[in-house]
Amino acid sequence: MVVQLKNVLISDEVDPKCVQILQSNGIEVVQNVTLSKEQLIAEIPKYDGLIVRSATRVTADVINAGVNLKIIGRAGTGVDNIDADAATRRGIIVMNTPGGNTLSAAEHTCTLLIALTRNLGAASLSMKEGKWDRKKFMGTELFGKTLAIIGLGRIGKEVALRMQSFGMTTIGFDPLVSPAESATFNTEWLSLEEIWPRADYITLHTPLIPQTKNLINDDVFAKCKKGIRIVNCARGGIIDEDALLRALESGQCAAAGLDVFLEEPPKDYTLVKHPNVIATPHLGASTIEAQSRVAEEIAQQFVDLVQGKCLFGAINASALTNALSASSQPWVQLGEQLGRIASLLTKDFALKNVDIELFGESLKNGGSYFIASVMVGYLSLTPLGGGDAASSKLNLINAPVFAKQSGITTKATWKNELPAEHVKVNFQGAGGEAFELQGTVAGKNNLLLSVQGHAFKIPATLNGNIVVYRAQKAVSVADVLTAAAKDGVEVVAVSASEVKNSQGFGIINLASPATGKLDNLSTVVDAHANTL
Ligand SMILES: NC(=O)c1ccc[n+]([C@@H]2O[C@H](COP(=O)([O-])OP(=O)(O)OC[C@H]3O[C@@H](n4cnc5c(N)ncnc54)[C@H](O)[C@@H]3O)[C@@H](O)[C@H]2O)c1
Ligand SMILES: O=C(O)[C@H](O)COP(=O)(O)O
Repeated sequence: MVVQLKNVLISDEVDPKCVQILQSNGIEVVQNVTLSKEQLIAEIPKYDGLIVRSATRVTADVINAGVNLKIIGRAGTGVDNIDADAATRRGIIVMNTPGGNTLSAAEHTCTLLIALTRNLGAASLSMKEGKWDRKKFMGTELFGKTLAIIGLGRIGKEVALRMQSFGMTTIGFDPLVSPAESATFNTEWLSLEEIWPRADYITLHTPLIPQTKNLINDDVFAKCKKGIRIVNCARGGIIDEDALLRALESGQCAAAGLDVFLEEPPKDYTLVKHPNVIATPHLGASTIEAQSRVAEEIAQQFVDLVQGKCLFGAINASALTNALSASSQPWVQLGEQLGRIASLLTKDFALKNVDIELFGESLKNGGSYFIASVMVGYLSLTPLGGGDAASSKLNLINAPVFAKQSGITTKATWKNELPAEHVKVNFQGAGGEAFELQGTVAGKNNLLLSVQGHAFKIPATLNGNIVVYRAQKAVSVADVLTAAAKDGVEVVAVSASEVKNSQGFGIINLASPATGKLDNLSTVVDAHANTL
């Protein structure tokens, strides 16, 4: 899948390096950070790409208005402001810059942990009011205390390493990080239930997802030591803000450091104004270094994608990962062509399963894109996908989603067997029907090797305009040419498979697309025209 980007809209404050890199690679850029949602919806149809930080809400209505959108880039980590499902259905790539602001966010978390243990915010405010109150702001040492880290990913790990230098014991939980991996950065992996009563401090470093929404709630505060201190530099909504306020008021929670909020900016400042809260307006990634890095990274990731060099940072386009290289392109096309042929010749059955076998070293990593390309071809000729597939531009990103939605299961297996470099695709119907195609690539040519086990003596070329047919008997080339001439189509080549059990298949290559009906050809064979 080649991604062409003529222009990009940047709708948030992003370091100027982003604009420079895009422009120097021939991509037009408009930066407008003042757009209301309605203005963004009105503007977005003009653009191929969109770059945001966390301020722009890229909702489904923005995405659906972006009729030319091919890619949405997040100059930062969290993508919860982008409706990635809506983008995937539209075949739009969503990418972020994982890691670009990790160190800044980790440092900001440590800053908040230190600040809240020594009442820095309140003490500083009091001095600005002309007071010298040394008694009121008695603090606690971090040394010897236990810090619980919820989410042991990039930022969680960096926070652990930094806070250990203060003599803190770090414990943590992450469903995707093993106890052994966690031990490599001296953090004891524990279940959440084990963590709550042991922690003196809690810091949150997960994404905001259904499993983490209100993860810290009244029940959790009740299980913690009295005087627990908590920092949230991840996402608003991971702490139930009402529960936090109750815990602060009862003294169950001694202090909270908050960089992120359920609503940004918050409408209600009660929590922020609590004397034991230190709050910053989502500044975790706001450093010169992090902003420079994420701006450069997102722009370079766009450029690398357009140049077909690599795909990095995409969160919804696994099929594209190995599909960009020049050597993969003909196989992507072949998959699409085989999908279309199957769609044309299996109109009588409801597709349930597609089983793909890939042979040869060059197809070792081809499974995900080959499945996707077969589904692009198949679905493009069907009304499947609840109308979505028909109304969206099908591509390698959204075709697997529509297939799944239509109840079609898919599987690809790589086999290190001879003959090498070919594919076998088995389409299975709900009624137990089976339809098998085999194909290969030779240079720039996509070739059909067999249909239903009926081999082509000379592989049929699938490039360009073709008619694919099924015949109940051997058909002479002369009959095909005569019928095609009567239908007004110019034939370039005819390839017929062997005929077995009164059935054979063929490909007729045409000089130009068959625009009219193929009535005469259809008296000779069961013919279906297609431009592949
Ligand atoms: N305040 C800021 O400005 C700022 C800056 C950067 C990142 N962030 C946010 O910080 C968070 C972490 O970022 P990161 O780069 O470390 O991400 P990451 O993907 O490297 O790590 C997140 C970790 O959370 C884990 N996780 C998922 N569900 C979990 C659950 N239910 N319980 C415990 N752990 C769970 C994941 O397995 C993963 O290891 C994200 O929400 C990101 O948006 C905020
Ligand atoms: O997820 C992130 O990258 C941070 O929350 C930073 O957000 P920002 O780019 O809006 O500062």
